[in-house]
Amino acid sequence: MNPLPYAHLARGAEHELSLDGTPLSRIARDFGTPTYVYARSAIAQAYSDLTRAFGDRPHQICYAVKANSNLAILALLARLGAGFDIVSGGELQRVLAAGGAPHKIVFSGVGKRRDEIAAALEAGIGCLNVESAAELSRVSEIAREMDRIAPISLRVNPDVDAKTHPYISTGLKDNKFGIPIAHAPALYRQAARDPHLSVVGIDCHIGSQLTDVTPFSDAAARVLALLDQLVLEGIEIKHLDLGGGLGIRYTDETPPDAADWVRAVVDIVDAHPIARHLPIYLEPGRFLVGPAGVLLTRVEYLKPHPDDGKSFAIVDAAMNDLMRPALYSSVMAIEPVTPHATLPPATWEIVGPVCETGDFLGHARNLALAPGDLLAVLGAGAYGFSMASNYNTRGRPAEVLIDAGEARLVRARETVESLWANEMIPDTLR
Ligand SMILES: Cc1ncc(COP(=O)(O)O)c(C=O)c1O
Ligand SMILES: N[C@@H](CCCC[NH3+])C(=O)O
Repeated sequence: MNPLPYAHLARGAEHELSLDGTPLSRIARDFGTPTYVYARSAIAQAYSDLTRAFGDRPHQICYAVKANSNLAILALLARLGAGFDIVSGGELQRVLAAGGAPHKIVFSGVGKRRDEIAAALEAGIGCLNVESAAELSRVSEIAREMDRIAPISLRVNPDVDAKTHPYISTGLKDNKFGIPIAHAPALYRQAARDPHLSVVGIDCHIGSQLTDVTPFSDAAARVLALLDQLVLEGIEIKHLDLGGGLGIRYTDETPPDAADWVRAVVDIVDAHPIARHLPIYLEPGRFLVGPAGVLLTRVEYLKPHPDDGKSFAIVDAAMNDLMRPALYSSVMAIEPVTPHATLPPATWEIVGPVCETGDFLGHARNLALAPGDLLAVLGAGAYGFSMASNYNTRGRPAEVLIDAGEARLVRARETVESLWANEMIPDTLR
């Protein structure tokens, strides 16, 4: 059996897989499958690892809501003291509904609508991370109309290669994100003169699932060079937001730990005479919630190839429930929940019921499988449910939080009726 990558996963009697002490077979029995299961303790641990690594150094962790926006997860992080990085008016409403503090919210994203900017200002959020000259003008206009002063950072694009999958790299000059760093001083000057804008920070985010600190510190160094220019011009900066992207282990990656990530930026920032007095903001998503979750699924059919082709294990979760493998060719570990003592392993394609050849959760997995078996896809706490869709009119999975040994339903499985609740058949078709 493979070693388990996370401490909150363990095998008990007869090697049965449990999450934070709760057997996953019990979750399947009580809540059905497919179901996302998260360990509260693992999220709290990851959060405290990061904050402890900062020690007394002023900092703010702004959890990237897109990674997992379940209200229970947001409420947990809010209680722990986290701020939030949001990218839509919908995420703003979620954070507020979960009890998040508005002044600890930063709002990123290249396409903020007018109503979203107005709602953010109305709520009193901490900072808008502005991603273009056009957005800066729009924010100023809305603040003027509302008779407010909008707190802003410019999200700069430092042109650093995050060395991750091209679809989740955001800090290269050809990516749509941020303002080319060389153009930032002119826009900062414009913002500093604008009575409806208050410059509060510099922001950057170079990509997701980084597994090396070097691009992270390179980006920090470029942000500090910009800070130097702004200081010379008398523009005051109150925080440095260095984004998220802290990678996790899915199979055999060896990502830095919390202390390494924090050291990589603190060492650079604290060597700077002005920056060392500024709070550092980070926007981790995956790091806080990814390892905490599994997607629990059941084998419906086995379809061994009669000749020498591929053999398929068809499970009840599909690309609509977990799209990372299909979208990024991500390799995520898949573990049997109740392993067989004697059945010999074989090589299986782990696929879902959706009508797409790209519908797979894992290729060529060596597993001993029988119909009805439960499997757990590991590291599924981030960008799992939050990216799920209803393709093939499939209700999205239930979500369960393991909290002090109790399994609590935090999102009910979607019913089919709820999927067409907003649809109507016009009279002409009745
Ligand atoms: C602006 C911004 N901040 C933070 C994040 C969080 O990224 P991650 O989950 O990789 O930490 C993202 C997504 O990559 C993002 O776009
Ligand atoms: N959705 C991506 C991460 C992208 C983050 C968006 N900024 C993933 O699953 O890896």
